[in-house]
Amino acid sequence: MSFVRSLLGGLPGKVSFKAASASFIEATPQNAFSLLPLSMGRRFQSTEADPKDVERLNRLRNIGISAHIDSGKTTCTERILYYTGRIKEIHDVRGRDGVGAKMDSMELEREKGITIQSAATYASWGDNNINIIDTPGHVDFTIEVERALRVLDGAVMILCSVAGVQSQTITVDRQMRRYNVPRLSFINKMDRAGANPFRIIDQLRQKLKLTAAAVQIPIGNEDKFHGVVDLITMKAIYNEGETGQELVERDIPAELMPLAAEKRTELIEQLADVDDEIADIYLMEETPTVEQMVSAIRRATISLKFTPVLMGSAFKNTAIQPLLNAIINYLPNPTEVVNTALDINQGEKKVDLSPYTNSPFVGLAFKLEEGRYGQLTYMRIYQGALKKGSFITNVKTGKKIKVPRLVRMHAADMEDVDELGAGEIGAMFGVDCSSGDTFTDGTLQYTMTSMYVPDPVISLSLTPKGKESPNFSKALNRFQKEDPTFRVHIDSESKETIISGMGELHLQIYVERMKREYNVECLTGKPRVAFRETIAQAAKFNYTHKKQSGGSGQYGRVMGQLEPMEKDEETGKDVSFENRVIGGNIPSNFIPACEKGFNDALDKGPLIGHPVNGVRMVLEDGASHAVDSSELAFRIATKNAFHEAFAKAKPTILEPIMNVAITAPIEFQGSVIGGLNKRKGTVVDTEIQEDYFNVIADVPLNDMFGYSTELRSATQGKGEFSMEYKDHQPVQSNVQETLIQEYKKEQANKTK
Ligand SMILES: Nc1nc2c(ncn2[C@@H]2O[C@H](COP(=O)(O)OP(=O)(O)OP(=O)(O)O)[C@@H](O)[C@H]2O)c(=O)[nH]1
Repeated sequence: MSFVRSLLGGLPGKVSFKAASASFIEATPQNAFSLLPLSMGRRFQSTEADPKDVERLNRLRNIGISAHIDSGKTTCTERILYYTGRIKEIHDVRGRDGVGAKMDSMELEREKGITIQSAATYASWGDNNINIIDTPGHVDFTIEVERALRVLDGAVMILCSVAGVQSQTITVDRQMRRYNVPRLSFINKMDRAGANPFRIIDQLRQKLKLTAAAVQIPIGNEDKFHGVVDLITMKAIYNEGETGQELVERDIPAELMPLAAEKRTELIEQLADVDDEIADIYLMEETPTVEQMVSAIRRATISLKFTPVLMGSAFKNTAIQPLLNAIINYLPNPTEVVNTALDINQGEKKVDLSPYTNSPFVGLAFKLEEGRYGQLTYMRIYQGALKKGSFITNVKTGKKIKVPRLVRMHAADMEDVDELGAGEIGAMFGVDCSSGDTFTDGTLQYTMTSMYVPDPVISLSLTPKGKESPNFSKALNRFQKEDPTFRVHIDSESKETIISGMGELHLQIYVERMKREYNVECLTGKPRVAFRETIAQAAKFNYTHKKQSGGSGQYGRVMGQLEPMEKDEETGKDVSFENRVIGGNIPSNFIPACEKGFNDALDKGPLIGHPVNGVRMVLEDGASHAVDSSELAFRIATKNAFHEAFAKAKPTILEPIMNVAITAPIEFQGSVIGGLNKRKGTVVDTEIQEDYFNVIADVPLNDMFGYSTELRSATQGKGEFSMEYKDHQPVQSNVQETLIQEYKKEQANKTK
């Protein structure tokens, strides 16, 4: 059965093709897809794989949808769910009907109209199954995007037809590269005034250095946007019916023919650059067939050399079904992606995982969530099958557990299943673990390589209002397990609970969740920037801790060097303690105490009490006393030696620098740039688009407080900005002095 015919047979009630579209069935990319050999591009050829399993995997896609905030990810996902029949009605984000989009199931998400947690869902399109993860666009929730990309095989990168490549698009691009995720680009909001897909494609090429080309062109623009021309089949596709459920194919309007021909040639040229078969055809001055083009786009997309660009308007229900076809046609199935694990039994050797169900089970718990019915653990099954009632082993803890209940997620709803095969994404109930844990059937000691976790940039103190409640620490434990970018520690002096994370909104959401989900209202301190302390040069230490106050005394002497240390890219570590003492001048049983002293010193830097990074402490020599030396004496000696050397090693305060992207009407450019200068910003890039301008600048986070209010008043409320963490850099010397003085004053007040 041809793919399209099976697609038509399997379509849910709401979506239908008009009779007039018979020719559509004969000449579409999907049809061409059905002509492709099923094994095309498959990386694993397993003679033992069950043909039924291979067939199922060929028809499975695990995709993520990511983009800059407000580009329309949730709205697109909502339309996908509607057209695939998973939901019966469309509810818009912040919709007037008060229901809210299906994917934004958290009460807070509906209120704020943003996506906080990524939701998993699956949908069927024809004979194909698609697992979709909707991810948040706000930079504060970056970890959610990282997690989704880690476990997905392909992605749709959504861009706004007016704003184009924005700061968060750049972050998402980086993440997709980090995890080698093939992607489609979808230019949404084609109904907006100023929409220009070709300008956005230029930005993809210039700013993201992608080989990108349109596989469609728009029919009409802005409020006259009615459909798209498919440049592969050279047919015009329109959405008709109240909710765009009817897809109608017609000839290309005559006035669009020249543009369609030009853009088709551009597509072939771009493909020829990255695909040998198309290059040969192009050099012979022949025209590739529909099948050749679809195969080439698929090959080039999966091998990360190309991104096909589609366009539409989710809000106006236009051109979403062609996006679904493209997901099937161009994004890889689980057998076309190589996933690796580390085999602990072979000294953490990298091993390729088999993507089939008849291999031993390996799965990754990539997300935890406290649901209505208890803890929910999201799992990507990399090989083998996960069965209800079966036993699986947590490789990290060695704990064997029984899978009590297994579900497939559909936003907040779920469907019970008995088994999930290789390549699937689902969730288990009642399994205690941390996010990022690997599970196997017990016969394998595999662990999946870990996820990139960015450092926190902001912190605040948190105190429960009223009576002490065990829920306070319960909630904090829960949030930390769910989210590795959310950290909690107790200030060793003030004994206050300090939470830190990726931004004010990130922390605010947890404070709010504490109240709503755990019934604990909290007072919060002023948000503080997560400064760090480090050194710029090496310095020696030679410190003796000696106390003689009746009874047994304390004696410990340590000598060595404190030196700057670069971050180790593999381990992410940028602090270390090295013992090079020979000859037993410090007895070896006291060395661990010295290391403890070093760690004590790292917690609270000598300058302003922030953590110390980028230092290596090398212990070279020392002395001990037969009676008076103790672990405590060496611990104190090392901590004090650290302070002594730190003061001589050009101590420096580092602050988080944010990459800030601002868009506003052109008449406000002067005042916006002036404002950035006042906040010690460095402008990196500016761009003018008709009556709007974009500016990208690096600004210290410490100078960004209150910026949204300032921007609003400087642009009569018409300016928008977003920011993401770039790195930590040394503060200016006068700022360093001020921060040190403020800290000293604070400390003096505390002791009064
Ligand atoms: N004009 C127009 N507006 C759209 C379109 N798609 C989405 N929107 C609107 O854009 C806003 C943001 O849409 P969302 O779907 O919430 O975007 P998102 O990317 O999921 O947002 P976050 O999750 O907060 O990052 C909403 O007001 C939508 O109604 C579109 O195609 N055209």
